[in-house]
Amino acid sequence: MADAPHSGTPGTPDAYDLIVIGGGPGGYVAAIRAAQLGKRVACVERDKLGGVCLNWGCIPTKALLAGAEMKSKLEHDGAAFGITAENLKVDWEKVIGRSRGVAGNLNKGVGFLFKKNKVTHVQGHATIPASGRVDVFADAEAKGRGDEPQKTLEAEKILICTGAQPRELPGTPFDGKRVLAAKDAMVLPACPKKMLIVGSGAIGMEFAYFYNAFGAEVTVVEMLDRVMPVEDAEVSAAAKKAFEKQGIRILLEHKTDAIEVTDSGIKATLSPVDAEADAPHPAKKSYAAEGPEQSKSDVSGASGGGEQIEADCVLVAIGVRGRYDGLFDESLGIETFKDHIKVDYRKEKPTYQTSVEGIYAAGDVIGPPWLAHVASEEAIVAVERMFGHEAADIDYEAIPGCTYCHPQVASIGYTTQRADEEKIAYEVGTFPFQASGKAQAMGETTGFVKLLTGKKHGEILGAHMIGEGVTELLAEMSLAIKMEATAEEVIGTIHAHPTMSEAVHEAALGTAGRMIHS
Ligand SMILES: Cc1cc2nc3c(=O)[nH]c(=O)nc-3n(C[C@H](O)[C@H](O)[C@H](O)COP(=O)(O)OP(=O)(O)OC[C@H]3O[C@@H](n4cnc5c(N)ncnc54)[C@H](O)[C@@H]3O)c2cc1C
Ligand SMILES: NC(=O)c1ccc[n+]([C@@H]2O[C@H](COP(=O)([O-])OP(=O)(O)OC[C@H]3O[C@@H](n4cnc5c(N)ncnc54)[C@H](O)[C@@H]3O)[C@@H](O)[C@H]2O)c1
Repeated sequence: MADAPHSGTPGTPDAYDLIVIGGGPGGYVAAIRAAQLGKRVACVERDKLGGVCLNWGCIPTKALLAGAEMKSKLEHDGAAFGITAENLKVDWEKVIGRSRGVAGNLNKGVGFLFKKNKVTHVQGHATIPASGRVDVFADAEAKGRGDEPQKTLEAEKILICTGAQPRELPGTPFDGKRVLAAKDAMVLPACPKKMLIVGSGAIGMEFAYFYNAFGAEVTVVEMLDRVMPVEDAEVSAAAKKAFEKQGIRILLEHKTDAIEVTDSGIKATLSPVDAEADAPHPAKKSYAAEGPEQSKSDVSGASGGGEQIEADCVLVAIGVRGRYDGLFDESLGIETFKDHIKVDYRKEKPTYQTSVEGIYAAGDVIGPPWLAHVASEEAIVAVERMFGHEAADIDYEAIPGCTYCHPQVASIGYTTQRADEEKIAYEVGTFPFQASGKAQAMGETTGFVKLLTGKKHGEILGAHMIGEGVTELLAEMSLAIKMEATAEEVIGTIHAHPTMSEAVHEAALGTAGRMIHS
C-alpha cells in the first residue's frame, strides 16, 4: 500500500470520497482525476497497476511488434536500401524480455503518479458486500476459502473498472501452453513452428504479423467474410492481400469445431460457416447502439466436411467479456447485460451509474468498444459528473481505432458500408501511398487513406487508413470530426512536404474531385 493518510482508527473502515476498483487505464485515470478534484481516493488493484493495457495488452504487444518490424525491415527491405544483414540472429528471450521490461517501467510509473496525486493504492482483491463498502482480500480465492477481509473501505461512491477477460472457445479451455490467450502468446518460451489463430480482430492480426515475422507458419481462421471485419471493406481486402503476401494463411468464413490438445500441440477441424447461421456483419456495428452486440463467438453453424490442421499451439482471439466474477452478490442488485455491467452510457449525459445508486462502472467491464482510450475517457467523464463537474459526452460514433500490425490499420467514423446502409449521401476520396513521395522514399508504398465526406456540406464522416504509420495520421481526422471540420478545411490546411500526412490532404482533395497527385 502506498500512503494511507485517511485511515481511521484500527478496526474501523478507512473512509474515502471514492473507491476505484481496478488500476487499469479506466481505474488509475479515474483515481487521479478524482484526486485532482480534491477528493480522497483509494484504488484497489489485485495485480500490477496499469491493468491489461500496460501489463498484458496495448504496451507489451507494441513492444513485441516493434521488434518484428525491425526484423522484417532488415530481412525483406534492407537489400533495396543497399543494406544486407547477413546471419541475422534472433535472441527470443530478449525479444520477450524487452516487452516485459517496457511494461514493468510503465506500471511502476502509475505507482509514482498515485504518490504524486495522493491516491491511496490498496493491493488486493476487492469485493462489494454492500453499497458504500468494499472489502479487500489477499487474493481472488480468499473469500471462497472463508478468509476474513484484510481491509474494509467505505465511500459514498464506488467506481468499478475491473476490465474484461478473453472468451474461450466452447469446450477448449485456455491452458497457457497449447491453447493460448493473448497474455500467454506474449511470453511463449520459444517461437512456435506452426500456429493457428482463431479470430482476425485486433489481437488475431497483431499476433499473426508478429509470429509470422519471427518465422512461424501462421494460419488465421475467421468466421466472417473478411479480416478485421469492423473495418471498411476496402481496408479489410487490402489487409488480407498484404498479410497473404507476407506468407500468412487466411481462411475466411471458417470456424473451428473442436480443438484437440495432443502431446505435441493441437489438432483442429476448420469448417466452413453455414451462411444461414451467419452473424450480423460487424461492419454494421454502431457503438452507439443499445448495449454490447452479440458475441461473434456465439455464432454456430459449421456445415461439416472441414479441413484438419495441426499446429504447436492455437491463439484464441474471439473477443472479450466483462470481468466481474465474485465482485458482488446478485442480491446487491447490480444489473448485467450480455456479460457486461449495465450502465446508462448509451443515453445522453450518462453518469455511468449502475442500477445501484452510488456504484458506477466504466471501461471494458461495461462493454464495447474495448479500448484503453475509451476506458480512460469514460472514467474521466464518470468521475467529473459524479462530483458535479461539467463534462462533454463521449461521441461513441467517433472513436478512433488502430491495429498495429504491418501494414497498420487506423479508422474513425462511418465506413462506406454503414453510410450505404443508413442511406447517407457521401463523397469518397482515396489516395494510395504508391503516389506519395514520402512513402516512396521510405519504401512503404502499401496502403491508402480513404475519406468519406457528407455530399451536401462536405463534413468528414469517416477516415480509413492502411499503411506505414497511419495510426499516427489518424489523430488529425479525430480532431476534424470533433471540430465538425469539412473537406475544404482539411484542404485549406497546409500539410508539410514530404510527409505521409499529405495523403490525408490528397484524400480530402479527392472528395472534391481535385486530387493532384493521383
Ligand atoms: C493483447 C491486447 C492488446 C491490446 N491492445 C490495445 C491497443 O493497442 N489499444 C487499445 O486502445 N486497447 C488495446 N487493448 C484493450 C485494452 O487493453 C483495454 O481496453 C483496456 O485495458 C481496458 O481498461 P480497463 O481499465 O477497463 O480494464 P483493465 O486494463 O483490464 O484493468 C482492470 C484491472 O482491474 C483489476 N481487477 C479486476 N477485478 C478486480 C478486483 N475484484 N479487485 C481488484 N482488482 C481487480 C485487474 O487486475 C486489472 O488490472 C488490448 C487488449 C489486449 C488483450
Ligand atoms: N490495437 C488495438 O486497439 C487492440 C489490440 C488488441 C485488442 N484490442 C481490443 O481487445 C478486444 C479483443 O480483441 P479480439 O481480437 O479478441 O476481439 P475482436 O472482437 O476484435 O475480434 C474477434 C474476431 O474473431 C472472430 N470470431 C469470433 N468467433 C470466432 C470463431 N469461433 N471462429 C473464427 N472466428 C471467430 C470475429 O468475427 C472477429 O473478427 C478487441 O475488441 C479490441 O477492442 C485492441
